[in-house]
Amino acid sequence: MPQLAFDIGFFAELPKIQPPVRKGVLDAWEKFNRLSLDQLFKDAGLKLESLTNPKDKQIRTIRIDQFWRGVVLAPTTGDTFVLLRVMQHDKAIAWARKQKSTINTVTRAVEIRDAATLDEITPAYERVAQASPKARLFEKFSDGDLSALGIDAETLRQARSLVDKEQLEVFAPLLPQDQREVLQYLAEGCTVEEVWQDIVAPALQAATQPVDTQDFETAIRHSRARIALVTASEELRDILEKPFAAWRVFLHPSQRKVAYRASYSGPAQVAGGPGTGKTVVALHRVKHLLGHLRDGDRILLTTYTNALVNALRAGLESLVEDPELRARVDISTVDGFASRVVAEVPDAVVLRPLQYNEEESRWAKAAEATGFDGSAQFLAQEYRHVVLAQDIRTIAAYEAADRRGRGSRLTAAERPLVWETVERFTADLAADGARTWLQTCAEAARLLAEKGPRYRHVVVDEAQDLHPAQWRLLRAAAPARPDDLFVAGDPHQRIYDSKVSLKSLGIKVTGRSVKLRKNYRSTQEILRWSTALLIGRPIAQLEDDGRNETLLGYRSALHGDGPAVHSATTEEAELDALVAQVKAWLDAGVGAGEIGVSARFKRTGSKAVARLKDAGIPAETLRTTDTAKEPTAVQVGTMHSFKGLEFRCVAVVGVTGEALPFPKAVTPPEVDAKQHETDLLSERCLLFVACTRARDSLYVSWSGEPSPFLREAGV
Ligand SMILES: Nc1ncnc2c1ncn2[C@@H]1O[C@H](COP(=O)(O)OP(=O)(O)OP(=O)(O)O)[C@@H](O)[C@H]1O
Repeated sequence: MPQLAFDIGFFAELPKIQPPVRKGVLDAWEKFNRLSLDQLFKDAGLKLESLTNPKDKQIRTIRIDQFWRGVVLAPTTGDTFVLLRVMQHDKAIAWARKQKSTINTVTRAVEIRDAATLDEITPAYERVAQASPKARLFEKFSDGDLSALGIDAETLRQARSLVDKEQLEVFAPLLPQDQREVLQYLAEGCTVEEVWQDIVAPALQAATQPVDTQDFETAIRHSRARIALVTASEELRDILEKPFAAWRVFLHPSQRKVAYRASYSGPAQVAGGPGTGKTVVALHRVKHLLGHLRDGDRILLTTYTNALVNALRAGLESLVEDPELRARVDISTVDGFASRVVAEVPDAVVLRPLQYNEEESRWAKAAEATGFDGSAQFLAQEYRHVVLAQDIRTIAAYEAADRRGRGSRLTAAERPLVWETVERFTADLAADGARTWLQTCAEAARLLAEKGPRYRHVVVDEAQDLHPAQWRLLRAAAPARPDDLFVAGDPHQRIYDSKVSLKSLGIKVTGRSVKLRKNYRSTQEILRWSTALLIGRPIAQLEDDGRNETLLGYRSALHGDGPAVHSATTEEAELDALVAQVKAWLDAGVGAGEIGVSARFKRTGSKAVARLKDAGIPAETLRTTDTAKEPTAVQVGTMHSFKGLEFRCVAVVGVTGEALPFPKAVTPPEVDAKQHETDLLSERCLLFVACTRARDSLYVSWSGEPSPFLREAGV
């Protein structure tokens, strides 16, 4: 029976297509389902017409309505057709004539290229390359290596005509999709092996036969990253009517491979720079696990902040339709989960969670009581990074504790007094009916270790910021079995003081760790600019802090303007400029709720809200609840609170020398030299996180002296 499948290119254009035209698409789809092949080709309304002078006879057009045409891949064999684009009549015909469809002999997927334009421009580039003193872009790769990665003879000729990445960018939108990706990653500096491992291998289909380059029917089924087969009209109606979320349907092969792998023999990890779809993969993994859950089993989906919990909840709702199935997933912050565990103890005394800013004064008080003359900051860090991290409960254990990684000196003779001060601090807290969040996590981990696990699977997002006590809790939450932990995180976005190594916690992901490289959120221009903030800074891996992470090959297929930067003389002038920028975005048709304003401090954010409101622009402090409704006001928040979120347009304000790095957030080198470096890096990463929240537009401003991070990045 014939059917009409849908190409990702059609979905990308969907927001621009009006409802009556969408209805026409639905009608066409139904016709393909209803009619025989013979009837389809004869149908006068559909007009499944071949073109005059096409590059490919398999590309035809169909009539959607009086003015609109669909461009369809109509293979000469099989009965599956693919709707590639819906365009106005003349444009559709012109575009359709130029395209050519082929089957990639390595990935076995269908590829579409703009063959006419490529044929036209390649000779000119060849001439320029011959006259150029520059080496060819792909010189160091042999024809054999390129062919093994799926580059065919035509693309090879085109690739060989290029001398730099800018030229590749001109060719990229015209090239066959899988081959385009291979060339882009090689051009970014990835090795043949890396490209094979990360890009090609995930797309491979299990097949014993050599590929049949005429069998489009099979190749369409091998093209799940780009072609969707829709089986029910409700499903299609749903896609056409709701704002289309491509991530629900089209996963990159590297994403699909991680998310839908039948089973992992132990904990698994997905890493990758901002916007590479780690959260998307985590959600799809939950969907996969739900499909295999036994009676009574449950899943914990957890992350760092409440705003992210809401985003995960909304994401799961759109991915998993069945509410009963969704009800088998608990979505909460790690701290929230810990609170639930400790509250379940019979006769549990409710303890107030201590706010982070209360902690230091309490340490000072405890030190005064015991006569410890070191700083409160030292004590707070010793407690966090040694005592709680290693779950130390006795003086003997503390005296024997490994302090590697700490940059402050402490003699054996000094340890008893530090321990006495720790005991004083915890006793005073208990007497006041309070407890730090990390204490709650540590306590919950102990309880679970005694009582046994709660969940069959635990899926963790934003894993880079979790403290060892939180990891112990998550480790204890699920039995050590295949598929117990699935961890998504990016060490470049470590903005809280938790430099953890999964290896040191006994969570081994070696051989079950995958890195995503393609950014789906921001434009390449925004990425390049933001990534410069981190260049040359060693960032420890999440898996093993003895090794460093890289952003090699990290890239976006999207293009737009580079970030705008604005230097103001005073804070007032900077706020005026912010209002002007937000107005410009609104005038360009961006919704107020699609704009985010981020600052290092809450007080800067409050001023921005007030100033925007004075100018008649709806603005509010970032909402952490009720994500069911899309915001209709500009969202303003601290850089920390922007973690994991995204906006069409982002303004990062107050990026001054005094704010980034914020001196109070950076331990003085004389207290702890290593901590000093870690804190500085967190501040740098914080700016990186804020900037990488932007999809289309990024604006960065300061008054007076700009942050040295900007200067060092060449701004
Ligand atoms: N395969 C895909 N197709 C289309 N869009 C995608 C795909 N994967 C991810 N996206 C989109 O890219 C954006 C970033 O995805 P996501 O938030 O999962 O990335 P992330 O790696 O978790 O980011 P961060 O680490 O910065 O929080 C989202 O808008 C998401 O919908």
